Parts: sequence; structure tokens; C-alpha cells
Amino acid sequence: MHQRILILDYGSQVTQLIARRVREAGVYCEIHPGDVDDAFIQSQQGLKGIILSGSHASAYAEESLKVPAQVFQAGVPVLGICYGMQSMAAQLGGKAEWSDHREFGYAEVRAHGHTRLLDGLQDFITAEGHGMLKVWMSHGDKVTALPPGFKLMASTPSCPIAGMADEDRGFYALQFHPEVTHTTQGEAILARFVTEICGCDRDWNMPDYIEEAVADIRAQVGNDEVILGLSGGVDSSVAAALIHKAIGDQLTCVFVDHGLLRLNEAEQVMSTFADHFGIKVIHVDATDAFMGKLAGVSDPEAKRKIIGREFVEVFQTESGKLRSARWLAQGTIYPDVIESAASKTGKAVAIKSHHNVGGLPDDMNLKLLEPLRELFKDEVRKLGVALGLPPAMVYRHPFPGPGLGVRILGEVKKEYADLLRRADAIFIEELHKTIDHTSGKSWYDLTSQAFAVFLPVKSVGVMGDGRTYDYVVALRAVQTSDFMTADWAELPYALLKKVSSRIINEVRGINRVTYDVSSKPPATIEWE
Ligand SMILES: Nc1ncnc2c1ncn2[C@@H]1O[C@H](COP(=O)(O)OP(=O)(O)OP(=O)(O)O)[C@@H](O)[C@H]1O
Ligand SMILES: O=c1[nH]c(=O)c2[nH+]cn([C@@H]3O[C@H](COP(=O)(O)O)[C@@H](O)[C@H]3O)c2[nH]1
Ligand SMILES: NC(=O)CC[C@H](N)C(=O)O
Ligand SMILES: [Mg+2]
Repeated sequence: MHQRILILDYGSQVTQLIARRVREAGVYCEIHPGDVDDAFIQSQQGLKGIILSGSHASAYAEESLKVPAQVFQAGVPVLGICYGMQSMAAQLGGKAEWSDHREFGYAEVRAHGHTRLLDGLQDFITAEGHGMLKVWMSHGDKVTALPPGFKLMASTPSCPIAGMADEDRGFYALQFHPEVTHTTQGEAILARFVTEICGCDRDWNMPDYIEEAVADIRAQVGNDEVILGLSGGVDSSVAAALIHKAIGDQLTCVFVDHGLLRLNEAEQVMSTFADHFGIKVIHVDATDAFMGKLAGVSDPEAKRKIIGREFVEVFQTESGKLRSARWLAQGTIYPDVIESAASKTGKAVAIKSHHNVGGLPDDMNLKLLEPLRELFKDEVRKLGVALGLPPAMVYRHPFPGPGLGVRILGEVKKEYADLLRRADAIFIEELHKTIDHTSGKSWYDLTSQAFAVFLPVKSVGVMGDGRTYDYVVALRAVQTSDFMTADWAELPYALLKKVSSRIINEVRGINRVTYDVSSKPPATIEWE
């Protein structure tokens, strides 16, 4: 049983980042809705502290979520961030109010009073000797009166109470956001809160996690057989390696080739897992089934749904062939869990239906095994490294389950997929080969996801003095930490030039290459 920090979420866009920072400090934490009941908080074993997130709401508004009373009676330190601070003030006898001076973005905050949370953590010291922090703010409301027992911990000229603390009770609150990287000392502040103030031991690390997870999987599964949809992507690969370590040959992976994989992907996945790791992998070539069902369909959502259904068909057929498969393993990770909880509450609109293996028919009768459901992607990667997976697999860009099916706009045809595979392979090869001299890293490593998109429109070109009338490919490369928002990557022109000329020269059928310069939002990463 790990010591844990409970993060209560009031709907901030950056709540996940609080959890990331706490985990990075080596402390286990979980995010739960801000209106959990008192009994839930009392039931938290190993609870060492509570963090209250920000929110779009206003703490003084009647209808806003209140912090459960038990939070302040649990006998553990509490850190309120932004809305969390304003709620703390409002509920403990101080005051939070609407302000006519909103602050968004960079701010300089003066630290006061030598609190355990901020003492010594300044970014610079003014001529008058005041310790200053460079922070990121995002608020329109503010605390205007300290609750009894609290002292001032931080201020800015427009926000005189930008931090407050009641050190006897272990209550701390910040108006700025320590969880975002723009707050330079943010990571140190959160680490100090969870280790020094809450007294957590930093007992969360991946090598130890492997031992625990292996024991859990063995206890859960017993002698049953498990099947796992293996994509060759990071999550399912790490899940496969972990489960294989726990139960060896009781695991059978099913790798589905839907005809929409990248160049040579099937061979790579089979050789890594079957040959190198000795994991049982069934390679199902379902190209005809997928392509048949997709013929004539051009609506993106309809395509996604067909692909999702076909995956289930394949898993169902394959599990029926095994002696006693009782479990379906998935590479579900913590952001999937948080996001699906958020979408169940109806707060978030559905932009795209993810193909996932979920929604399995009842007659399949499989229980779910999800050993990564508590981990963030960066932790999954560390786990993969600790399990001995090759770095090229662990650090590869994510690839969506529907594959090239959502990268060929409109109707999917084999001819298009073949052209796209070759263009995409050239782009990826050049990204690997091109090194940025400032960082010493390849452009593949400097981007979070990169791929080519097939546009089923023809344009005129001239090649070898002759006229061409061929298809267009768009290149997409993005940088992002969480895939929720993303910037297009400023790839060097020389790289774009090389890729474009190679694609046009080497892939007969494509005579034009464009580069996608849209960020997310308002665009999304994939084109469909
Ligand atoms: N071609 C495939 N064959 C079998 N299962 C697949 C295939 N593609 C996707 N899946 C299943 O769908 C799940 C979700 O896909 P997703 O792309 O989110 O994860 P991933 O492929 O494991 O990792 P990454 O996000 O790095 O691509 C996978 O974990 C896997 O179980
Ligand atoms: O496994 C997946 N099944 C899907 O159906 C799917 N759709 C999008 N993606 C991936 O999700 C991230 C965000 O993509 P979007 O900005 O296009 O929504 C990007 O990393 C996308 O590649 C998917 N992954
Ligand atoms: N980021 C936040 O938590 C903002 C809290 C509140 N909505 C405000 O505007 O001050
Ligand atoms: Mg994938």
C-alpha cells in the first residue's frame, strides 16, 4: 500500500498536470471529482495530503462545488490552488470575491512570511531584499480576506493575497498555478508540499511498480488465459511485456493487420515480440474484412465505428479459438480513465469516437485486465524501459488504432493506403536522420507525433517535361505534452525540402506535398 495524495478536481484544464508533478516527485496520487463524499475521504488508506484544483467556476457562487468538510477535518495537510484557494478562503471564514482585475499568464509574486512551502524557493531577490517567484496566473476572482488562523504567504500588486497559510493546521493555498511549467519553482513547490509538509516517502518508482504489478496480475488471473490486442504501440506493448513477465505463456497477443498499418509494421511487431521476447502473438491478416467493410464509406465517424466493430469481431473470433481465455488485457492508461470519466459526466463533448476495444459483446464473456490504468504515458515509457523493451519501441510516436484509415481522407482504398505508406515512411526516415544541432536530438525525438496524410484530390504538375495529374500528401508534425493541445512543429526548411522532393520523386502517383500549419485547437492532430 502506497502513501497517497488525493487530488480533488473542480474542472480545471490542468488538473492532470498536478498529478504528473506529484508523481514526478515520487509520490503516488489519484484524481477524484471535487464533490466526493466525506466517507470516500475517510476510506482513503495511506492518505497523506489533499490538493484542491483550479476551476472555471467561482467559489462564491451558490451553484459552485463546495470542498467536502472532511477535507479540512482529515488531519492531513491541504493545498488549495486558485479555485482551491478561493474555496478554502470562502469555506473557512475568509472571503473570495469577483475582481475587476483579471490576471492571465506571467506574473511576479512576492513570497512572505517564511512559510515551509515557499521559504528559500525564490527565482530572484529584489533590491529591497524580497524573494520573488516567476509564476503563471489564470484567474478573475480573488481572496480579499484571510480566514481566521491564516497568514499572508504571497502577494502581487493587483492581488494582495496571492498565497496564504495556516501552518498549525497544515493548510496552504496559492492563487498561481504551481503545476504548470511556466511557474519556474512550481515543481519544487509541489515536491516540497508532498514530501516535507505531507511527509510522503517518495516510494513511487517504476522498478518497484513492476514487482507489485506482477504480483497483482498473478493474483487476479490465477491459471486463466489472457488475450491482449497488441498494436505495436507503446501502451499495448508495455502491457504485453508486463503481463508476459507475470504469467508467461498464459498470455496470447492478437495483432490485427487491418491493411491500414505503416510500411513493414507487421513484420516489425512480429519480430520484436514473437522472435525477440518469445511472447505468443497471433498475427491476423484481416485486411480483406476491414477493407471490404470500408468500401464506399467516406464519413469519418462511420469509418471509425466500422473499424472499432471489426476489431471486436477479430478479438471475438480469436478468443473463441483459445482453450479458456477469461481475460481481455488492454493498454488503458490513466488519462484514458480520467477522460472517459469526464465524458461520462457529460461535461465534455465527443469530438471523435476512439476505436477502442471497449464495448465488447456480452457473449464474449471476458473480464478486463488493465495493469497500466494508474500510469501516465511518461510512466508507461519508464516502465517499458525497466522491462527491457527497446527504446525505439518505447519512445515511438503514438499511432491511432484506426491507423491510416483516419489519415486517408474520405473513402479508404488500397491504392491510397499503398501510396501513403511509402510517403509516410520517407517522412519518418528523414525525421530520424535529421539532427538538430542545438539539442543534439533528431527531429523525430523533437516531435511528439508526425505522419503523412493522403488527400484524394489531384493537381497538375510537370515532371521530366511531361504533365502529371496526381494526388496530394500533407505532412503533419506536432509538439505536445498531453495530446490535448498541440502546436505544429517548426521543422527546418531543409528537412521539409528533402522530404518533399523524395516523396515526389520516389512515390509515383504523388506530385505535390504540403505542410500542415494548424495548431490544436482549433484543428485536431489527426485529420479525421
Ligand atoms: N492493430 C491492432 N491490433 C490489435 N490491437 C490493436 C491494434 N491497434 C490498436 N489495438 C488496441 O487498441 C488499444 C488502443 O490503441 P492506442 O493506439 O490507444 O494504444 P497503443 O497502440 O497501445 O499505444 P500508442 O498510444 O503508443 O499508439 C491498444 O492498446 C490495443 O490493445
Ligand atoms: O488509439 C487511438 N484510437 C483512435 O481512434 C484515435 N483517434 C485519435 N487518436 C490519437 O489521439 C491523439 C489526439 O488526436 P486528435 O487530436 O486527432 O483527436 C493523437 O495522438 C491521435 O493519433 C487515436 N488513438
Ligand atoms: N483557474 C482557476 O481556478 C480560476 C478560478 C476562478 N474561476 C477565477 O477566475 O478566479
Ligand atoms: Mg496505437
